[in-house]
Amino acid sequence: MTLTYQPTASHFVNGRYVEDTDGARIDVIYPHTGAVIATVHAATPALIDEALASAKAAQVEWAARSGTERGRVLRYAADIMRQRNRELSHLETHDTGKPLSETLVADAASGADALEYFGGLAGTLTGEHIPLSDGDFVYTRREPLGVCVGLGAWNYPIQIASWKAAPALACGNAVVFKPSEMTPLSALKLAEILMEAGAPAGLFNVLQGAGDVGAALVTDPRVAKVSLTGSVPTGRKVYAAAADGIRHVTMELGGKSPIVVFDDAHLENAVSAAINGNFYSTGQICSNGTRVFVHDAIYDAFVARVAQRMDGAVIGDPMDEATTVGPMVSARQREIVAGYITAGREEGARLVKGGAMLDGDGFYIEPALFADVTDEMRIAREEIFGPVMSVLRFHEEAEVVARANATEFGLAAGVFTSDLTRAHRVAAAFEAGTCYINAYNLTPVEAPFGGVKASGVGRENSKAAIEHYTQIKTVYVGMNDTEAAF
Ligand SMILES: NC(=O)c1ccc[n+]([C@@H]2O[C@H](COP(=O)([O-])OP(=O)(O)OC[C@H]3O[C@@H](n4cnc5c(N)ncnc54)[C@H](O)[C@@H]3O)[C@@H](O)[C@H]2O)c1
Repeated sequence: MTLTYQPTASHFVNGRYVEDTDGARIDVIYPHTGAVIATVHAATPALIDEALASAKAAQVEWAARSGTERGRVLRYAADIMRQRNRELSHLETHDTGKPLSETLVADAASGADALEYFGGLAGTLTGEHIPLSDGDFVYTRREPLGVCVGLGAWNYPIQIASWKAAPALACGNAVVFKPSEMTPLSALKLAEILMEAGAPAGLFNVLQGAGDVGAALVTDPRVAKVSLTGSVPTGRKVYAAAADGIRHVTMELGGKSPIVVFDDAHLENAVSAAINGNFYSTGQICSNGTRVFVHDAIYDAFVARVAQRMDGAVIGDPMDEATTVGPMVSARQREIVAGYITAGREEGARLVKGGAMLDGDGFYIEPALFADVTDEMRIAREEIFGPVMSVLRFHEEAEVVARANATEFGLAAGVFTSDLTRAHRVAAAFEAGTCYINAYNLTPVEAPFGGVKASGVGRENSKAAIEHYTQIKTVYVGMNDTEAAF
């Protein structure tokens, strides 16, 4: 593989590509081959300073434009992104290893949805008028926060960058985005696209680097808000660092979500949802339903059907559009997953199918199906972030709801049943930010997305995101003489 995916430079600051090779070298590895396909460098303190300064300046000009004008830029960026979807999908597949059959529909396409949706909302953002006694009144101004820092995970690089940039920019903020050091490439393309669409230089900057660069951004006094997509341990650190400066935060963190399948469920739909919710993106999805609770009466049939359907998985070259399961993002992530598969077997779960590492240079591992999993096993308690489905047995509703909720996480939860009232009762009882009835893992931009408990704070997407990228200013208008006691 030649350096086809080598970007013009490592960073995008103040409207242009910039390089500083003094920063630590980061090799970009194609998970299919293990080959280095690009090299970038971590941002130096001087570049961090330049990015924040340029964002601060651009934000003032940007916020002075009307919402409709801002929205026009975002909607144009959405169009450009859609036009370049194939090229961006190739890049994302090389950066992450995810099959092209997925990246063509779920990555830049979802980013374009966010730009279009928030572009449309931008002109509708308003304050309110509150009448008071004797003609006094209050009006509120919905104002941007200022400079927002985005920190990305490696599983959906351009989607995460877009889900943060679109609402932030629609509301009149500027952004400095740091992608995961594992997947640095596609955020640079978003920056290019936004500039081409008419965003001012400095409005959206991309800096490369690992946690130390992220930490430097989070603690800078020029930063008003931090939005992280990442693991719970990182979330704890970033939340604490942001708290020191009383900064706004959105935390999109990890999960260990349940899918509950009752005996009256449409079995084939539930099996499909469990397959999608465990093996899509080679299992590297935060909201995956990795604890599949299946009612006693259909347990064996469910496990047998999942195993049978797994024979249809096409594992291999992610650039082949027939492929449905690609490699893991890195050798390290595959080791972590293999370690959990060993732990599952040692703790007494039954490995029904898969779980073997595949020979060759790529980071391949077969999707794994475990049955007879019990609640205390590590594979049922910890986020694996890989293609490992655990199927647990249950007998009745109250018991399964309690077990589904017995976790520190609370990102998503799903229920499959044909009993209408039970479906809504269980959804109401789930301790999770996003619940599904007879569906799973769909994240349209129109719907709020985010977690409760350790899975996070705040919401992305939908009108709810506006609350997290604006603040309300109250203006009291006195229409009468001012009285004083003396
Ligand atoms: N809830 C969601 O929307 C969502 C979506 C995707 C992934 N995730 C979660 O992300 C995790 C996988 O991604 P990951 O391994 O890249 O996560 P991670 O927590 O290791 O890293 C996330 C980002 O934080 C940065 N970072 C690390 N330490 C930092 C620090 N001290 N200060 C500032 N920044 C720091 C990293 O460089 C990276 O850009 C999983 O737990 C997954 O569930 C959540």
